[in-house]
Amino acid sequence: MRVDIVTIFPAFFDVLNVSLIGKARDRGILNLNVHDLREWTQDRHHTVDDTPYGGGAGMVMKPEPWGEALDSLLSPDAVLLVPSPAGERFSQPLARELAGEDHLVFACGRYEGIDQRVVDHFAARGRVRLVSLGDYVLNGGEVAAMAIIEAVSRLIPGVVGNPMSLVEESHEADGLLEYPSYTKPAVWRDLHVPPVLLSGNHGAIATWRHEQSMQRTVQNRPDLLGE
Ligand SMILES: Nc1cc(-c2ccc3ccn(Cc4ccccc4)c3c2)n[nH]1
Repeated sequence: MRVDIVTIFPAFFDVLNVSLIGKARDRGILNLNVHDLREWTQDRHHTVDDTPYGGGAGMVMKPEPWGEALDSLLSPDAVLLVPSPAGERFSQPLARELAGEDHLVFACGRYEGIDQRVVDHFAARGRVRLVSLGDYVLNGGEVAAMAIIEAVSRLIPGVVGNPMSLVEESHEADGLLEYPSYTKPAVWRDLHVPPVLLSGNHGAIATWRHEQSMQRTVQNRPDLLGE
């Protein structure tokens, strides 16, 4: 998979050189490229924003630099992802859908967002998805892009060592939250690991884990049960 990220804060994505994503890049599984939007400005001040038509607080990102940048980066089969508070809610199903794509391009806005004509122009020529990370307000699209990249890339074969670890996760197999996990020592600060986990009885362990998942889901995310 090729991933292109356009941002006015390219250094923000330096973290993608470490951990599993860094290794996937080194192994050529992930072709990830970060671009500074200001490369596509024409003025000496590298201007990317201006005042909003219709008035209002803040600044809006100018369409011209975005048009030039996306013209040069988008391929016919690319999906343009635009993090936005007004977007569709990002989810594990959407992560799985995007993991099947060959080319993702992220347009990370700042200020009050990107001139709407940029989305309109490219939506008329290809696939564009406005994506929200959740019902809270960020200062720009970079954090959302990072979360989406991590959620998507870990679903790509070869990125995560043990594919089985992807199956039992929250929001995956049965739509329930993940059960609690424990490791050595068996006793820590007088707290014991649930005995069933030490029993070697795999049927009882599976039952206990499902019950824990159900309890957690009822307690923390009843919406996942349609309640
Ligand atoms: N889930 C989610 C996504 C965002 C997001 C994404 C991209 C941008 C670009 C500029 N801003 C700042 C902004 C705040 C409020 C209203 C308009 C713009 C962004 C916020 N916030 N929350």
